[in-house]
Amino acid sequence: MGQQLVDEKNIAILGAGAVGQLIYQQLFANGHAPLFITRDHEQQQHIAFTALDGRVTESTATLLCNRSDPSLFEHIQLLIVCVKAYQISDALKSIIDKLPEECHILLLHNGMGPHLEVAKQLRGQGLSLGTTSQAALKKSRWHIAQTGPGSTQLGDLTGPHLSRELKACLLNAIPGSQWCEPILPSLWHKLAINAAINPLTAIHNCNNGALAQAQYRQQISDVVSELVEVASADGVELDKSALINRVFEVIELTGANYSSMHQDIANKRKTEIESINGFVVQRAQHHKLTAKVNLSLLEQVKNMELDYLQ
Ligand SMILES: NC(=O)C1=CN([C@@H]2O[C@H](COP(=O)(O)OP(=O)(O)OC[C@H]3O[C@@H](n4cnc5c(N)ncnc54)[C@H](OP(=O)(O)O)[C@@H]3O)[C@@H](O)[C@H]2O)C=CC1
Ligand SMILES: CC(C)(CO)C(=O)C(=O)O
Repeated sequence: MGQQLVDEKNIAILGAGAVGQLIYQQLFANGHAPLFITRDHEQQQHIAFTALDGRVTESTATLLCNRSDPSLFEHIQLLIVCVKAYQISDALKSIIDKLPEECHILLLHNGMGPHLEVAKQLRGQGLSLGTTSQAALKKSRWHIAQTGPGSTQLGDLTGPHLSRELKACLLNAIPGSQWCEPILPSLWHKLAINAAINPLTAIHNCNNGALAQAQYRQQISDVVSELVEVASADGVELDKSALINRVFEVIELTGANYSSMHQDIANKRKTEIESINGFVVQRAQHHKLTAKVNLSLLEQVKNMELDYLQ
């Protein structure tokens, strides 16, 4: 039976895809009713969710179009941005002028970099960043299934901090979530995992588990070593051998999975390579360092994209 709640917390989710709908469902299960901000709809939408235990629940969500009247945005206190890394800047540009100054913005995506651009777009709003290893899949436009549990790290980056009330609301709703201060080391940590696994699985057309073979060991170690050096120049110290071990642990734990980048290439979609290995290369250039192995993976994946993207 569909249900609808009135949410006095005024949380909105920009990006009603797999992760956006997963976070919606987790907040909804905790008594909140976030709005979805979409490009082309303003309506009530019937949505369905298959949980990890296979149980299906249904509810009715409210959609707000990004072109709607500014008055409809003025009560939003927290905007959770769940679009792909390369969609963030445009997605936010379309609504930033309508958001109240006290609205807090949380970016939740793979890769790094968009926060540097977003920080310039803000008009006094606080900015937080997050990363999640929970997994979700779209079964259809408005039906998602959670396909894996995972942990979620969130934390303030710039401007006013997220209020205690909204922080508690997120941490209570998202299983395995924690507030991290500072947040950037957690993002670099996840970036290392994605920088090592995602492009190699896309280039060699294999699942994550295949990267446990000896032939990939040196390249994986080089990707992580370069990233650790660049992170250090950016002021974030990471433990290189612990990180390399963690990459191989994730390869083992997610062995049967095909990485998101492998799936993007297989389905002829734009990948997030620019915000993964591309970010390492960009920060290396900024610090006058070299990141040859990351650069080579970036170029190979961009060449693969060229086959189908104009
Ligand atoms: N899926 C997963 O299991 C996981 C994903 N992630 C990361 O989370 C991020 C989001 O991934 P995911 O949810 O899978 O991606 P999806 O493509 O499923 O969702 C993105 C959504 O954002 C919408 N969108 C894009 N641009 C705009 C815009 N300008 N205004 C409004 N809506 C917009 C898209 O709409 P449309 O479809 O119309 O383009 C789509 O519904 C990525 O960085 C991904 O790597 C992290 C962990 C797990
Ligand atoms: C951890 C990993 C590599 C799991 O597949 C992932 O996050 C992705 O595919 O983007």
